[in-house]
Amino acid sequence: MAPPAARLARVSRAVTFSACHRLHSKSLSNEENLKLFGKCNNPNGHGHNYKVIVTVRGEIDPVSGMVINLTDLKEYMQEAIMEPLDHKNLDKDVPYFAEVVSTTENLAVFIWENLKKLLPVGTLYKVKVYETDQNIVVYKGEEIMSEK
Ligand SMILES: Nc1nc2c(c(=O)[nH]1)N=C([C@H](O)[C@H](O)COP(=O)(O)OP(=O)(O)OP(=O)(O)O)CN2
Ligand SMILES: [Zn+2]
Repeated sequence: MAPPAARLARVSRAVTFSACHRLHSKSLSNEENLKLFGKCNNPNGHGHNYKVIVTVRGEIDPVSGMVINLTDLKEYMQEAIMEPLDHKNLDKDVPYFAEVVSTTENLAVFIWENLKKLLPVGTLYKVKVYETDQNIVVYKGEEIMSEK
């Protein structure tokens, strides 16, 4: 008899955190920053209640019945998202954003890179960040190769 087919599934978990930031690029003048980012360039910043949904993809283990133990995923997300970001000024408290503009796109990349170090290789599938209910970024680890 043929062995049962391996089944792939995607498992997601959400967290929310609060942080403030200012959109400001060191590559631009103050005038250019104001023109590009508008109110989001306010020198004293502004805050968001971010929501992050992390999705892991893998085989449903026939013994455990799980792709990943959600209790483990909770701990990884605590370490990769909550500890560095919750109740922080992203630009001043998180060294990564000293040189990188704290857009939601870059926040999704930061979270991806942090999680990738903790999860089993190849299982991280998607990081979805809600800056607001209306402003949403998805990052799936994709890179565009430079021609240099
Ligand atoms: N591509 C991106 N554009 C913008 C980002 C971003 O992360 N990536 N971020 C911002 C600001 O951080 C800002 O907080 C969002 O401003 P806005 O769209 O005006 O959202 P508001 O909730 O303040 O306004 P609503 O009109 O209620 O949506 C800007 N751009
Ligand atoms: Zn913002």
